[in-house]
Amino acid sequence: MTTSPIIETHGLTKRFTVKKQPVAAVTDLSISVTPGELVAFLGPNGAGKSTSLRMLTTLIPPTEGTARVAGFDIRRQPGEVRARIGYVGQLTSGSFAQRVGDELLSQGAFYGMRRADAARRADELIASLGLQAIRTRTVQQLSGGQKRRLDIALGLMHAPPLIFLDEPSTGLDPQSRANLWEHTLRLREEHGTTVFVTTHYLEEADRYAERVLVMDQGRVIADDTAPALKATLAGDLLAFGFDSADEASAALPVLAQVTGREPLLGPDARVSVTAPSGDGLLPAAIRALDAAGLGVRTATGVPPTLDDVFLALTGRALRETDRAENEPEPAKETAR
Ligand SMILES: Nc1ncnc2c1ncn2[C@@H]1O[C@H](COP(=O)(O)OP(=O)(O)OP(=O)(O)O)[C@@H](O)[C@H]1O
Repeated sequence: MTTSPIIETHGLTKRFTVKKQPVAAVTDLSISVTPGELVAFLGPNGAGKSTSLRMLTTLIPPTEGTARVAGFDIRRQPGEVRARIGYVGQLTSGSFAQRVGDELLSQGAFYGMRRADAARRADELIASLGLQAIRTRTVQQLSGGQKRRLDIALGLMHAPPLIFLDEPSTGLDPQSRANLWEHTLRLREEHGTTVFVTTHYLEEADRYAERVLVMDQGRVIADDTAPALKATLAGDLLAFGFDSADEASAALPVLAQVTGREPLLGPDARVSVTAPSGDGLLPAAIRALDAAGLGVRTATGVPPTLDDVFLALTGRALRETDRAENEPEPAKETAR
């Protein structure tokens, strides 16, 4: 049985005009997402992630292209799309003076839920997002992590089959980030919700997403599972230490032969080489070096990260192109 995609886009493009110059924020986004998938949209600052999300959530119209989200056309049926999705933008939502529990009920009313249903749903979300202890606090009394969890509860109030989270963990400490992910994963397990999340954090995309879309300069430049991206686009870094610089030099052709890649001679009688599935080559490399009479003092294999994938794709490091983690967010338009 084939399942219809919950997100399907064809050539989705957004251009802005800034000082009379066109800015291509998103170019030719063509993707298909299956219900229940957890997709991470990864890319540096300004890559076009938020703009993509804002088109998919009907907040801004595309310049070109089409998209169906939750079964409806984003241009022609934006109301139908909005009724079936949750969206948590970059700025915290919530009326500051309202209590957490009341805030959830207001959101339910906004989506036309019956009060009894809204109260039941609010109880469920308060329990699964660990908000019990702060239920009667006002929004302004919450910590950053608590506010972010409330945001997610608000986005899920009407039990949407699809939720978009725009950088849900930016600005949170590592513990709150881990908690937030734990809650998001549990909600997904319990409700089968499709989660589409943008993040700057490579580790998060690597660890939690089953599919990673890498975006750069408005275009999706890779789309696969994190392990597949790493296996095909980046390699393990193998490093060997020898007793002398002469031995290290003599190891170069041996390692080139075993790995099929060009090894680099480093300082301190060290040689490194990057090779796909390199960890599997490590024993063979050590045997070949031994057979050549070269004494290997140390041998390490470091698996690639998504940053290595980005580097292989663009020649730039994702972290370098990204803004500093503590830099304040630029103000953005939000909608709920
Ligand atoms: N309203 C707007 N008017 C003009 N240009 C915009 C607007 N919104 C976004 N842009 C530009 O479009 C490009 C993509 O921005 P976008 O916010 O989508 O990137 P992003 O990947 O989400 O970045 P971040 O990680 O900072 O949120 C950038 O060059 C940005 O300056």
